[in-house]
Amino acid sequence: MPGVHRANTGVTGNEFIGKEVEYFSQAGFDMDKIHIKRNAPVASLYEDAIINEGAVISSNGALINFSGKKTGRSPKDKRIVYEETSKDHIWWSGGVNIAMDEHTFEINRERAIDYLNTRENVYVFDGFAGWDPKYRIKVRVIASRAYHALFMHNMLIRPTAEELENYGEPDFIIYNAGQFPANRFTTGMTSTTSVEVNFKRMEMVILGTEYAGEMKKGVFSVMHYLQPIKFGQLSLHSSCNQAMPEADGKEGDVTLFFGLSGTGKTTLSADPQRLLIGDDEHVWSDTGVFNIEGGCYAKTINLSAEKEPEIFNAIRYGSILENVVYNPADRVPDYDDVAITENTRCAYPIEYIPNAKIPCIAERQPSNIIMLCCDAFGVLPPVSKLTPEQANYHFLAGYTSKTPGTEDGITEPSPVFSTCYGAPFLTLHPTHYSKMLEERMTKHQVDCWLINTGWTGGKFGTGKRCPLKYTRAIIDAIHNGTLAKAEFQNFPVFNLSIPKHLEGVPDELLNPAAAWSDSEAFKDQVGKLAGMFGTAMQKYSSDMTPATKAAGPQVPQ
Ligand SMILES: Nc1ncnc2c1ncn2[C@@H]1O[C@H](COP(=O)(O)OP(=O)(O)O)[C@@H](O)[C@H]1O
Ligand SMILES: C=C(OP(=O)(O)O)C(=O)O
Ligand SMILES: [Mn+2]
Repeated sequence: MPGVHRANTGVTGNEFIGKEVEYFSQAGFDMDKIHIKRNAPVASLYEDAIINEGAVISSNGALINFSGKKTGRSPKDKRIVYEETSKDHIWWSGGVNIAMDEHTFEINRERAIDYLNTRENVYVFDGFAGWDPKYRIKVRVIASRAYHALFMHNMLIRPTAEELENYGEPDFIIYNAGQFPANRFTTGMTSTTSVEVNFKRMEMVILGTEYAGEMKKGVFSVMHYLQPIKFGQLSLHSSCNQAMPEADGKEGDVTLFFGLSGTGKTTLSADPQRLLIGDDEHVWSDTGVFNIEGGCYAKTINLSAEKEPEIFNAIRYGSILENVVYNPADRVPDYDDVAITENTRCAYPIEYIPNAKIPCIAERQPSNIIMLCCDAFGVLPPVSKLTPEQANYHFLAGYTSKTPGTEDGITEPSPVFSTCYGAPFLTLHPTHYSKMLEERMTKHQVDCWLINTGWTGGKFGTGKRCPLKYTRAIIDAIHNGTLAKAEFQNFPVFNLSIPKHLEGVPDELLNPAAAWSDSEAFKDQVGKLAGMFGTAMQKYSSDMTPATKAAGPQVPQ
């Protein structure tokens, strides 16, 4: 019955949506049967997730949820509808955007709505993507799980009461019926999972995966389309932080950190000395940098209060812990336990980080770009200074490793060339982004650094990543200017400039040639990696200027 007081949650159903009732009826929702809870309070989402979905409250107050079988993204099941408005824009040849026909999308969309109509409660969250009012879009999430609504409550920008009252029609809608599978006999389906975006309808449909990260990365794919095409702005898979305001009140210097999942965007942007703009998705606009999201999505594997205090302390009431094992006796999360997945996560509103700058906008052009990579071979130096041409080359190359668990089927760190450090989310050809990046970097004379947060050679390379404290010391040295003043030497083959000494970082760590005890094995591995770059970059051969090409590693003869 509609509008009936529900004793278990203390909230009524459809009254939440007010004047939107008609909208939902027209969209195919059975308003006599379902309760729509729009932008429901966090407490009520907690209650529903606990009662209906097996969630529990952890000792720190965060809600622990489980995403079921899928605990990472499913890139092989992510498709984009081939239709006249977007077909000439989408990057179809890169193996990232799989085409789907409009009819199949309609079938899956109907399937999602039919499933949602079988539910007692349907959760709607209306929010925004993009902090700059000039470039933001309204995103509506319609989901069968309270967990998914709370996740997007944390990850999107939360509207004020007034903005919600005057919300109107959304620009983009996500139908998340991830609890229900796709039909494998529907033409074009290759599994029971389907994640699909339709740019003509400005809609996304999710079937057969309850991994919440699909939604936030879906919104990112949409921004990666709209920002360059519609607004002429540059969307980037990056985190961003900013120095405290200067004495005269001028905005502090801005740093962008590019990097694929697991390379350290979230960890390294949470810096007690600096203001956090955001941890994952930004737009470099004509006036500065703004965050796309209203929250952060941190990896919690091996999380400790000592090493990552800001993130550790953001895990509290309102945050969502995803697939994290806990001790039933005291409900204390065990961040070292990877029994469910290595891709354990926490989603929290950005204001849970003490130094977050709200609104999440830096009104100053970036001074530094840090390209984070995670080299599984242990040959790339922990830091090198890139020339503008090298910056261009490495942005297109996007060399790093995939982190276990982030994508379905990845079980160990695997080397990858992930264009623009985020190939899975690119909707346009990479050169759209790389050209804009080059223009902006030249115009604003941005310094660029390549940082390897991955494996390091020799005595540091005993199966361990570059210790976090050294990476932090390197980043501090970028921010306080000491690194720029250091004495540099050449790292051959890759032709990189690397510092000889840096306060707080052992010299042998700075130079992998010194770190490796077996110099022949080292040279061999450097050569192999250079060869991999050459092979991977062949497909961009006609997109690179001779100077950019020459900036890549030169394979030893
Ligand atoms: N040197 C390092 N720099 C950054 N992160 C590191 C380093 N060594 C280990 N880590 C771990 O790697 C993970 C980085 O993940 P995260 O910051 O969430 O990456 P991203 O935001 O780019 O996906 C964290 O679990 C962090 O503790
Ligand atoms: C959430 C993801 O990435 P990141 O770790 O960069 O936030 C992802 O790749 O699914
Ligand atoms: Mn992250």
